[in-house]
Amino acid sequence: MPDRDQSERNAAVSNDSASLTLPKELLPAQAHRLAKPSREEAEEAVRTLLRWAGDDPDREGLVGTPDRVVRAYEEFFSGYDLDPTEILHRTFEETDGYDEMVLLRDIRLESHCEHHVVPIIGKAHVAYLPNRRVVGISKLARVVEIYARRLQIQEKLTAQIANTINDVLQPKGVAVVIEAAHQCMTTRGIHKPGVTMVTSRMLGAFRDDPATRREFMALIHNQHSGGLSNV
Ligand SMILES: Nc1nc2c(ncn2[C@@H]2O[C@H](COP(=O)(O)OP(=O)(O)OP(=O)(O)O)[C@@H](O)[C@H]2O)c(=O)[nH]1
Ligand SMILES: [Zn+2]
Repeated sequence: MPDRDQSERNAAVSNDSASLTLPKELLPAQAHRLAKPSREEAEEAVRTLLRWAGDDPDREGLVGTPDRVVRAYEEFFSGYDLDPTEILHRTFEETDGYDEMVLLRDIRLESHCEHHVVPIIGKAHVAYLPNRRVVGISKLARVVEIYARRLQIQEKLTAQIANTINDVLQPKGVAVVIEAAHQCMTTRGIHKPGVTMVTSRMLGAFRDDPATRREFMALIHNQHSGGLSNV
């Protein structure tokens, strides 16, 4: 972040997002940080929502709730402060020529829908075909987590995970499948529990070679550990 004092920052950022004038060199995440309201403002917004729900934010049981909700938001949306490309930079080359598919199956996914800010709960399956270098497998799950901890639609989440792995590792191919239940469809609105949304993004060999794609699909459905009934 450029070295700017608070008064300059205030001058550059007004509460009206239409009139934001942020320096061009800032990354989107940095621009978000500059425009971020104070913790007190965030807690006041929660109090307003509690009153909107019809309750009294000053009653005993709710006095601590704005603080708790703000802390929960910090956890749910911690992905804005993290750079998923950095996670993938540490790779290993001593693989004795391993060049088959690497698949991380059934990665628990917890995100929030950008339309209703309610949970999206499901699983991600992430595979890539190494090009000499491999990455620590936990890093694939970390990339999923960083993008999931932002407001999302499932299509964008799927594409962001695949594109990042592809751009940084430059493997022979990347495949990402996400299966998830959207609580905006299960607990409100159309109320359809049990409905799962499935999205996929295939790049490189997974897109061009039907056999590679079939192998991936067979692997993620083989011994598939049962359903999303617990979401
Ligand atoms: N494509 C896509 N749609 C989503 C996702 N998450 C939620 N939605 C949908 O986004 C849409 C928003 O529609 P709107 O009509 O603007 O909102 P709404 O009046 O609350 O709609 P209902 O949910 O039908 O009550 C809904 O159809 C949601 O089901 C997602 O990840 N991808
Ligand atoms: Zn929604």
